[in-house]
Amino acid sequence: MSKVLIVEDEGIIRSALRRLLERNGFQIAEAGTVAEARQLLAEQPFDLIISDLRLPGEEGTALINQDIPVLIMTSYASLRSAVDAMKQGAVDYIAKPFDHDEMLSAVNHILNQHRRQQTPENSPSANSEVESSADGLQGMLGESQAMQAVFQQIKKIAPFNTRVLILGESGTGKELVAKALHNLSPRHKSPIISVNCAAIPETLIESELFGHEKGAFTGANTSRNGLVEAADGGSLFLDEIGELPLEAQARLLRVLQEGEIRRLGSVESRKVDIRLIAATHRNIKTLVDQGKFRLDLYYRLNVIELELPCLAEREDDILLIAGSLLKSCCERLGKPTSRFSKSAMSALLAYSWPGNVRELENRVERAVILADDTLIHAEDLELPQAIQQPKKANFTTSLKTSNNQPVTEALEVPTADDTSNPAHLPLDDLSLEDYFVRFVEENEDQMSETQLAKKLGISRKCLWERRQKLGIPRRKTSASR
Ligand SMILES: Nc1ncnc2c1ncn2[C@@H]1O[C@H](COP(=O)(O)OP(=O)(O)OP(=O)(O)O)[C@@H](O)[C@H]1O
Repeated sequence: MSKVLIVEDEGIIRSALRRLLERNGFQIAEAGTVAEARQLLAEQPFDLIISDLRLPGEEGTALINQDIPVLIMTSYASLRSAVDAMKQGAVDYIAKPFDHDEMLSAVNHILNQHRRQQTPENSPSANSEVESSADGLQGMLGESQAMQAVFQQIKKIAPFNTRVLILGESGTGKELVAKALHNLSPRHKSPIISVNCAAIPETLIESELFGHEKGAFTGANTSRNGLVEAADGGSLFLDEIGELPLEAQARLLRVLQEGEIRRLGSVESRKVDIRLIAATHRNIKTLVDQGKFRLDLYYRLNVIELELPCLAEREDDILLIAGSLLKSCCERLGKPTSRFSKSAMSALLAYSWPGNVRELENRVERAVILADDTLIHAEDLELPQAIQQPKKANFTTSLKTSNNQPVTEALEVPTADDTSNPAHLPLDDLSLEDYFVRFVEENEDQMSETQLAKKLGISRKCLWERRQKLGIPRRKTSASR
């Protein structure tokens, strides 16, 4: 079972994080300051430290060392310091408020990677002992033709400074691809700065990215550099670039055209040398047609386009990845090595995986925790019947986006006998956004965010992002979490 040390001075956040991680099989110790953390570290071994950046006394970065990976938590206001933390050797940072899935995904990813680095001979294997074919690619697995082609492309593209636009549904591995492109490039010794454009409030995004001078806007009490400058010499990964507001797009375009950055409120420009990698799960050409994304920026970004296939399209990889996840999950949770039964394997192959690899990770982990013995059965995976392929096909053909484009995204349709389905919803006439808004509004008081996300067949992170985008933030009174 992996041991995690949480270093956070705010009791509420600390205990919420403790509960989340304990529920997911981690063993937890807590500290409120760096000094307390050092004491615990001297007494017992840990696999991971999750530390707030700003703590009373020394900052969380004081805990960064060679042996134990450190995940830094930070608020948006101190994102730049988090970037500095990365430069000092933190393995990753996560912005508060974070989503549960996001935190678990970051923790699992760091632990899996660290474990692989410690024991490189232990490459992941499925029941059938299939070996990873993707060395040097951030632990990405894939034997399917489609993923082999992606790996070849990454290796070809990585050494050059070329901009890359990564496309693919949520959870298909876009961030892993971006990191692999950076790590296999001559820039690998400099940091890769990852920014989720959908998660930073619209009012802050320009100053976060481009920095600002003192007095540039109300509240700008000091001048600050932005994340683009922080990525100087390395790579800048702009995730969910489709959500970037138009003003920020114009500024980004200037950076790409001129190789220079001008902070908000400044008349001076500075040279920056970044490699830009962008990603989106949206159809960016549609955004261009709708006037939401600049065509000139699209052309600048899209020097090379890399499209990741969704998991359901790469059947060959489902069992391979599931097997690898099962093995690492059992190791992490300190459980005896488990195997999938035949029924579980058939169920894994039959399911449509709307949340892609991230969903597979979550379901395998839950199954390992809940299974009664070392054989994982189909029931342990709790795959919703309603999202099996045939029903999904019916629904997706009846949905349209707000500009009448066919929807390619898979959503679970609550069935007719499902009490949570508002019976009066004329599904055929609703756009995807309308459907989403109405379903959330009519059910959020009775359902937790996790239940809502499950019903909609999307991740909690995706639910959160769509709530922001569609202007329906979570109500304080809703049955949250
Ligand atoms: N081919 C793969 N092999 C092993 N693990 C993978 C693979 N692809 C994705 N994963 C894992 O799935 C999870 C989701 O991957 P990632 O965050 O890169 O997806 P994404 O497309 O960027 O998602 P989003 O658009 O929601 O940010 C991560 O924990 C990652 O380690």
